Formats: sequence, C-alpha cells, structure tokens
Amino acid sequence: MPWPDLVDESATVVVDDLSMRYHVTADADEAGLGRTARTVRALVGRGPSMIVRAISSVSFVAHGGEQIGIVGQNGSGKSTLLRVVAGLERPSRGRVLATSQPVLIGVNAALQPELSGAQNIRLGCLAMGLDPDRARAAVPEVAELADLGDAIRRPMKSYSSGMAARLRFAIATAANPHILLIDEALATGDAAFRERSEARMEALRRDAGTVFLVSHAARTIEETCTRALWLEHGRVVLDGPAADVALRYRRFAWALAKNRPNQARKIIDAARQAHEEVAVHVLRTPAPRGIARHARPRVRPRTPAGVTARTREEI
Ligand SMILES: Nc1ncnc2c1ncn2[C@@H]1O[C@H](COP(=O)(O)OP(=O)(O)OP(=O)(O)O)[C@@H](O)[C@H]1O
Repeated sequence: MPWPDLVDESATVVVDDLSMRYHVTADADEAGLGRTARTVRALVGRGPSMIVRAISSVSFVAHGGEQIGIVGQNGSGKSTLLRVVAGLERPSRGRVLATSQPVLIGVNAALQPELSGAQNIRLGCLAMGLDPDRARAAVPEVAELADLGDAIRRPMKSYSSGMAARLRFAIATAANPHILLIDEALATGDAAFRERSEARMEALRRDAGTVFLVSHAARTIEETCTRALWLEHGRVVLDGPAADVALRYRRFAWALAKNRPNQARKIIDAARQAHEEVAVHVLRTPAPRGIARHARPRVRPRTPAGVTARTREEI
C-alpha cells in the first residue's frame, strides 16, 4: 500500500522501534541449572542471569493536542515506556525523538521528605530548569493547584500518599511542559483534585502539548484521553481512539477476571488484527526544536535526517 506523502508538523514525540531489556540475576535453585553449574556460580559469586523484555519493538508518533492513555496488565511495560520516553533510562534498542524535554510525574518522583511542601515546590521547579526567581514566584500558584492548605509548610514525610501525589502533579505542571508523562499519579487524589488536575491537563493539551497517562482504570482513559495504546508483554496490541481501545481492554480484563481465558484471547487477537503496525523512518527531526534522545544504533543503518512515519500520519 502506498504511504501518504504527508509532512506533519504537529508531531511532538516519535518512538522508533523501541526495546528495553533488563539483565537480572535469577534464583539459582529455580533456574533449572544442574548441581555443578549451581556450585560453580555460587563459588564465583554470580547467580544465573535472565533477560526481562520489558518493551519490544514499540513504535508510534504522538502529536500536539493529544492525550494518550496507556493501558495494559501489570508488568506489560507501561512505566518502562514512560521512563524511556522521559530519558530516565537508555533503551536497549531504538530511539525517542521529542520536540522538548518530556516531564514525568511518577509515584516515585524524587522530592525531599525532610523539606516542606513549599520548599519542594521550589526545588522541583529548579530541577525542571526554572531560574531561582521564577521558581520562587511559582510557589503560590503550584500550592494553590495542590490545595494542601497549611500542610504546604509541613515536611513532605508527614504527607499521605494522596497529598504527595497532588504535590508532585502540581510541581510537574508548573513549568508548563509541552510533553507531560503521568504514571498513575492521579489515582490517589480525591474527586475535587481529580477535577482540577484534569482541567490542568486539558489546558496543557489545548496549548498543543501532549499528555501521556498510564492508568489501570480504563474508564479514566476513556473519559480523559483522545487516544490510547494497549500494551501486552511489552508490545503494542492496539493504538487507536481512546474509547475503542479502552472498551476492548475493559472486556479483555473482565474476561480474565472471570477466568475466561479463551474469551480474553479472542478479544486480544481481534485487537491485534485491528492494529496498524508503524514503521518510523527519520528523514528530519520534528519541528521546531527536534532533539534526538537516548538513541541506540540499529543493526541496519538508517536514513539520518528527518522523520517520516509509514503510518496514516507521516511526520
Ligand atoms: N529495573 C528493572 N529491572 C528488571 N526488570 C524490570 C525493571 N523495571 C521493569 N522491569 C520488568 O519489566 C516488565 C515491565 O515492567 P513495568 O513496570 O514497565 O510494567 P507496568 O506495565 O508499568 O506494570 P504495573 O502495571 O504493574 O505498574 C516487568 O516484567 C518488570 O518486572
């Protein structure tokens, strides 16, 4: 099929054939090794190693104005994908191109437990590149979005997980990031905070930014996202309109929960068939300030400049 020769200036993130493998030490007793091999490994102080394939050959193009939900079972690679897109980990293969630095809000975002909420706001803003004056000036607005009342002056170690999540979200949006990655950060917020945070994400998106949201709640994805990616064993099962992907994923999860593996398999097979594979060909970097991040050379040499994606939407 001929691919449309379109140049799409709205691309914000290009994920090109991304794979992430981890080498981990396995339990020697469970690794199926013979007694001699186990003894030798014990003597040299090395357990048998295993490869965990967290993400395999993931490719997609994200655009300004999209809010992309990422769904999938536990261990399907959602958080790993966000960490690699944020540049916190270097992929084993493939690359991520982004028009600006993606900001990740995760439950483990590094804030200082001994410092107060207000001090952490300043610290977080400085870490995101705001100068000291702007970081100080941002405190009231960020504190208002977090809505923690007097607790903003208390050390963060005294916060509940929901309060800490609110603060992290508010800090991450302070620098108006063009690309925002959210890993379940909203799950612990109460209803009022959820509404405020959704309004904030909507404002970022309207500003032609791109928001990625990892959530186990298919309904949240359906209600707040424009598009969704379903991951299973590190691979993309389906990439499409949020309502369609979330509905299929919900049916799949329901079938698994009801111990109906055949039904679940049929649902996931149908989703895979509906998925259009993406192959990204980079001919030039995305406008306006494309930066190549954490690239690992591929085995095959590639065309060096520009981005064209052999998809419905080319960039
Ligand atoms: N640092 C690491 N070292 C080894 N394996 C890892 C590491 N990080 C993730 N993994 C493995 O990679 C796979 C994907 O993990 P990941 O956390 O990305 O999944 P997830 O979809 O976010 O899961 P969950 O929904 O439970 O948060 C899992 O098998 C996990 O054990």
